[in-house]
Amino acid sequence: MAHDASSSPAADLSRPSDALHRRGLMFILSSPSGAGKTTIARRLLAEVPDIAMSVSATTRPMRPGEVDGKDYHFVSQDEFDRMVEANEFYEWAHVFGKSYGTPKAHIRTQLKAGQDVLFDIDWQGTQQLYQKAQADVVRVFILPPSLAELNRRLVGRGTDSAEVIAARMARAQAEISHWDGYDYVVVNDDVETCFAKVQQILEAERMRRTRQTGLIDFVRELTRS
Ligand SMILES: Nc1ncnc2c1ncn2[C@@H]1O[C@H](COP(=O)(O)OP(=O)(O)OP(=O)(O)O)[C@@H](O)[C@H]1O
Ligand SMILES: Nc1nc2c(ncn2[C@@H]2O[C@H](COP(=O)(O)O)[C@@H](O)[C@H]2O)c(=O)[nH]1
Repeated sequence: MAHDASSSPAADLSRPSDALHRRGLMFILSSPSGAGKTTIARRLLAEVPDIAMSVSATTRPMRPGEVDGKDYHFVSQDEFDRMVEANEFYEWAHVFGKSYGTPKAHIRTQLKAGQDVLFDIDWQGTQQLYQKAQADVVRVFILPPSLAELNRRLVGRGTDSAEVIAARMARAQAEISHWDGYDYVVVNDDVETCFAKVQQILEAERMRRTRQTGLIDFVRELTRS
């Protein structure tokens, strides 16, 4: 689906925020488990305006500290299968032996209203969203500085059993092999630096000409003699 700059009839050009109205984007963060995408996502949500999290559904158990409906919609496998059958997902995939999916609800409305939507999904989901909405999608892959550090982070997080951590470490290299399917790649050595880089990517992508739907009117008014 291609989106180009188009006129917005209701725009009040004396107000720059109206004139520069833009379409929202789908901002995807992926990484091997434990590299830090949830940490970066939480910072973006806390510090950057006009971005909302896409809350996935999953069949995996809730971790300590997670909140149903905020971190995930925690559902049974039967409920997940029903949602697949009812075509309620934008994309879904099996990850680490569990089911994960992005519910469709509200996303299109948010994008039209100029609200960005943040996705913490794996490479399979990223490919599906890119195939469906290429022009709206920005793909960012987060790399750990090393596999030893990745393991330290998974252990240090203290939310998963040794067995779960071993399974995620065993998948890490396969996950990393998808780095070249992304628009941007950032190494998360230091949280502050990584967050700043991801925020810069988001701000630059917001300025893309094709996303600024009010530009034609704005420039026409600007150059009227
Ligand atoms: N740059 C960093 N330096 C040190 N620790 C970090 C860094 N970034 C994140 N962490 C820590 O590493 C752990 C894993 O981070 P996080 O949960 O954000 O990873 P994730 O990629 O979302 O993992 P998952 O895919 O399993 O949900 C957390 O305890 C987090 O505080
Ligand atoms: N394709 C999708 N992948 C998803 C979705 N929600 C999360 N994920 C990815 O799953 C793994 C594991 O997540 P965790 O919270 O159990 O550690 C991670 O790579 C997430 O990005 C989704 O809706 N679709």
